[in-house]
Amino acid sequence: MAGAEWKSLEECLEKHLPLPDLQEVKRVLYGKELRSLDLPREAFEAASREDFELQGYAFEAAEEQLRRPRIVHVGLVQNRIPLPANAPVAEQVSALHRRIKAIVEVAAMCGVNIICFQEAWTMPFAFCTREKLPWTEFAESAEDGPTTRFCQKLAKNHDMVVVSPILERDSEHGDVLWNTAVVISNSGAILGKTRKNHIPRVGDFNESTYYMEGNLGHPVFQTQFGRIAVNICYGRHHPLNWLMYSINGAEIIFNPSATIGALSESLWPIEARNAAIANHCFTCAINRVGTVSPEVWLGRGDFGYFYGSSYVAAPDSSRTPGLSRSRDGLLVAKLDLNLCQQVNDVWNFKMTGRYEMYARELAEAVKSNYSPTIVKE
Ligand SMILES: NC(=O)NCCC(=O)O
Repeated sequence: MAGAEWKSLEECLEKHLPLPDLQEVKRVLYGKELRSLDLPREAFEAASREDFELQGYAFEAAEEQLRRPRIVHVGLVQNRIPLPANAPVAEQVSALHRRIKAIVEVAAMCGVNIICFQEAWTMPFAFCTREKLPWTEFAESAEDGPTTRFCQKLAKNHDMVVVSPILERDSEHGDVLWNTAVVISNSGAILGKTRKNHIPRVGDFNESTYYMEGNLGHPVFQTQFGRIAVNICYGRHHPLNWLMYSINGAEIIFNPSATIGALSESLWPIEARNAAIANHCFTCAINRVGTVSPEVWLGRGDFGYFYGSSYVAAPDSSRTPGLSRSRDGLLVAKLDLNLCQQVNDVWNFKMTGRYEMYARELAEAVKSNYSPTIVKE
């Protein structure tokens, strides 16, 4: 399984395919071609100084007579952990805060309105270990922990909505841990939080050792720039999880993740893209980069490689190329949210979906005495 040396699917296709083939392959794998965004030169200079990749794309919608375009710029951040995982906890968190601050400053230069970081962004990925200390020490209050306070400052300074996925410790309710995304308004106020609904039970992703299945349902946050939701990592394998955010009105669903090549790289380009198509919304898939630190994994063999490749997908099946598999990066996408309704009016999945029938059948199917409807000869 490729590690950092294999840079990206896009680079490989461009290197090896003759132009006419490349165009057809891209049409199928990426949908309608997107325009590159004209991002400021200073932003590229700063990204190069800070050693992270910067890419930008624009999704366009048709002009309408009665509605103005509803333009929003989203930013997706993927990164490695800057310090070894055996550095003191507070130093690791501070180093991550510094790294993210530098990336957010570039996002601000690019006019980003809503930014989302990767799953559990303030810590090394340690949920594979089952060991508690020091990993549970990275858990913080969603309401007034140091990371939420840090993000509130970023949000206010840059007039930017910040989606901050953290390991949450809920001290008011028995010190329970959750995998949570805090949503901070561009005013700096906390809009609310949402919790990871589905916990992996696959390979070494032993995450149920650490936190509980989310109990907050499928909240959607009305921001100044549009209605957003956060479907954290493993939730992307569950079509009904995406559906519920969409039913609650989400126009953009972020999917902050931590996943590795052998397990999911062939699923990655499909799942968030399919969710955007099926739900007439934009989806933003974010994955961290790098290996699980040796200090975390303690010689237990090859855990796998976090392959980055963050991307944005649109309801009309178009999508951006992925960020690199190996570098920190910021992906900026300009969305016209009018596209959601325009595609809805063409394909009508919300109209043709038989939700009442599914609800009735699902209500039966979850009963312990349910017997599946199988018609036999
Ligand atoms: N963090 C997490 O839920 N990872 C599980 C692996 C996957 O969903 O690809």
